[in-house]
Amino acid sequence: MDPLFANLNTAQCEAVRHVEGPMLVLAGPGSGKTRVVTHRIAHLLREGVSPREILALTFTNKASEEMKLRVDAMSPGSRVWVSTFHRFGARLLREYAGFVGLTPNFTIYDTDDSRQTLKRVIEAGKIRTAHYSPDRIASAISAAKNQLITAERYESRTGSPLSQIVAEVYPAYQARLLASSAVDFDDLLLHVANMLYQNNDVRAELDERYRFILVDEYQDTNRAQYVMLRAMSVDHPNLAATGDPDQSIYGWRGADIKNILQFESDFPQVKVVRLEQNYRSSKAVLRVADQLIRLNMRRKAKSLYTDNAEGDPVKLVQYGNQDDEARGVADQIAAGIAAGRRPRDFAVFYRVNALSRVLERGLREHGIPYQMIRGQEFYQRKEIKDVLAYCQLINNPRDDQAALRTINTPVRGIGRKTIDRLGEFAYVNGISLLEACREAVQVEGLNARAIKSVTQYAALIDRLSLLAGAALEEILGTILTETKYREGLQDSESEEDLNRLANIEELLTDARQFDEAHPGGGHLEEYLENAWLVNETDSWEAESDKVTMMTLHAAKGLEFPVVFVVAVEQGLLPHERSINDDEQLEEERRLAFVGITRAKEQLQLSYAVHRDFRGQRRRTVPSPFLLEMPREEMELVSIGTPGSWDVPTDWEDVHDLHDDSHHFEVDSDAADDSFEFGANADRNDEAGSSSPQPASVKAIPAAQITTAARLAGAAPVQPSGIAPDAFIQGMTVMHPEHGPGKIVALSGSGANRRATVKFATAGERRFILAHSPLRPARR
Ligand SMILES: Nc1ncnc2c1ncn2[C@@H]1O[C@H](COP(=O)(O)OP(=O)(O)OP(=O)(O)O)[C@@H](O)[C@H]1O
Ligand SMILES: [Mg+2]
Repeated sequence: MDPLFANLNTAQCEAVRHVEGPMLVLAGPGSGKTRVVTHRIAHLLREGVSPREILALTFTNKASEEMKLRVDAMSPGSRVWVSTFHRFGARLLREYAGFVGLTPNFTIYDTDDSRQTLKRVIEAGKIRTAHYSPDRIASAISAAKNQLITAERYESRTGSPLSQIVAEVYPAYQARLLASSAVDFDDLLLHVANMLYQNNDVRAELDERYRFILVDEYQDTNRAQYVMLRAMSVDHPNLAATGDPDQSIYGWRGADIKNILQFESDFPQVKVVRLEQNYRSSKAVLRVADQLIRLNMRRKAKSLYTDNAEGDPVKLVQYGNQDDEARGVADQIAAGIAAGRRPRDFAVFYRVNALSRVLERGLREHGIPYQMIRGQEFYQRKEIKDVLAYCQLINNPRDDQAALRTINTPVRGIGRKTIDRLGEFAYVNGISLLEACREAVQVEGLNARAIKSVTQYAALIDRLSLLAGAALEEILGTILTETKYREGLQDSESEEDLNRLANIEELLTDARQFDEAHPGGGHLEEYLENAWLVNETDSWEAESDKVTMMTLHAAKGLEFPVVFVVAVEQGLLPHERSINDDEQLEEERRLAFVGITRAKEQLQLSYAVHRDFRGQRRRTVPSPFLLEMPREEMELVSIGTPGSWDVPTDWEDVHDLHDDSHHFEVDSDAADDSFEFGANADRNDEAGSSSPQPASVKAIPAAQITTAARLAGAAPVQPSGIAPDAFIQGMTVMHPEHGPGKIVALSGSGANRRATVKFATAGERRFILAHSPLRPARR
């Protein structure tokens, strides 16, 4: 039999054989959608389509690499272009930069750089932002961009103070980005979509170039992506989308589920293929998933069956607290390995990254190898950003953000005032900050010393720029020595600086590997682009024999024989911010559905009755989603709690719980790490005491859980027991969740002694020391 079709069922074959015209493959999880995409590419090639005419788009680097490997295995050396939307956007923009007012060497700002730019714009324009934080304003701009509303077209709405601020900030921000020849992530799509929309010649050219476009996970496209795809599918409407509306989980990032639901009306001549056989999961897993997702109103019902075995019942476990949960999960993984499974057969999913720490400990105690998939932390580190900012400036001398970052790092005596004057001079004369530095003598109000330092800085950058075409390792090495960055760290005795040095060495290793893969030099921009466009899942190694730990969002598209979903609790899954919004609640349900449907053979869902989280102990409320599952066919277990199974039994109770649930501090534009329990002692008054936790959950009728939760939630958490007066200003302290921080302010004494601590990631927080888990960091 033809190997291309040997491992496909009839419906899959039909989709793979399709050549001309639009196609929508609408199917549930594990039904082979991704397999259809790769096989169809191989088929198109075999039908004589040129690899250059094929464009396959996905959402993560990992997914596109995986797809590339598969295609390559079937059609060796074909070099089909498989990319993420953002990489594709970047590539088109470099080609057509002039159309949108950029230079081809533009910089891509990460969230941090764009935020800094936004703050500068607000400051420079003296724009009054009322109580709206830069993050809030940035989210609003991002939402507008995802809706394809440009700065020129943005209109404030009466009655919306935020929109009025945005109407002022957005154009200024956009102008600043363009002046620096820089884009933010959203721009990568917005600029391209706009260009295609406004320029029919370019549109027709690209439509012709990419005659066959395939998109996996189409349910997660936003408006800009939709417009890009539509524009390139007019003359050659060979757009093939595969997706599952039930797995749309990026609404918070602007994904529009309508794109997939309306595909058929967009392309009336579309061929629709439904895949109904699931090859991934056991019958037991699939039934639980199906029962849950049925409760979403905004969906198209689909049928999905499997010929796989019935399998073990899905486990629903109640643990006493998060340590029991972590231990329980680790014990089961250890037992599984002892019984012959491999560590890589297991995955543990959670809603937010902050939940992973305790789980990690559990696995470590058993000596089980694991890989924890966390964001783009490496490239976010200060030292890495510092060094790469020099590279950015070499690549794009107009990049003011990079100039600001490097001008006095390492310290060369250029103060804030000098920088402000340079900035103003640059602004007035319409030149870059670097250019202003070159012209320092002409800048008013700079003294001789400042002029000298600034001129030397400009000369340094000019010298470094001569290296632009060299190999990466040489560029980085020269930056480190010429700027004395490395020297500064080597001379320091602090632990932190030694760490930084180690990270810099890692960067050099990274650069060396890049050079090996890209011989001959001249690839600086490509290297930077890789760093700018990293994804959360980039570091995930599918082949290595380790347990995988990741967020539910990161788990999309993957599969594992054994899956644990932990902390299935109200406020976490569903996330607190979704609770009063039906649409968002449905998205959370889809997220749970995505997690469940990753499991092939065994699945455990769990929650802890008490959870210490970010320094607070809370009595939790089980997720309403647990209620919605067919619990009569699941295995219910209670571990570490004197009471027995305690999930409330009907919706009424859950609604009670909703109304009264905890209030969390939520950062609305981050999906994963945004979860935060509220300010310290705000519930003490209600509780009236720090009464002990109820010993048995069973004793509390479901409807009263909220009251109990409040009581329990009010109990102060594990204070470190360090005498409050032992803390001093400037001291580095450790917080169990926020990590190291510095005491920036102190007041009061004894039981009233309060400290303001500045954390690297969590920002500034206030603590009553007598109740806080803070301890002095070991030097
Ligand atoms: N016809 C088939 N015969 C045997 N196995 C198959 C077949 N089709 C797909 N599979 C296997 O089923 C699993 C799920 O396939 P795939 O990942 O393509 O599904 P999907 O629909 O993309 O899932 P998701 O919605 O989770 O992304 C994979 O292990 C795949 O190799
Ligand atoms: Mg898939």
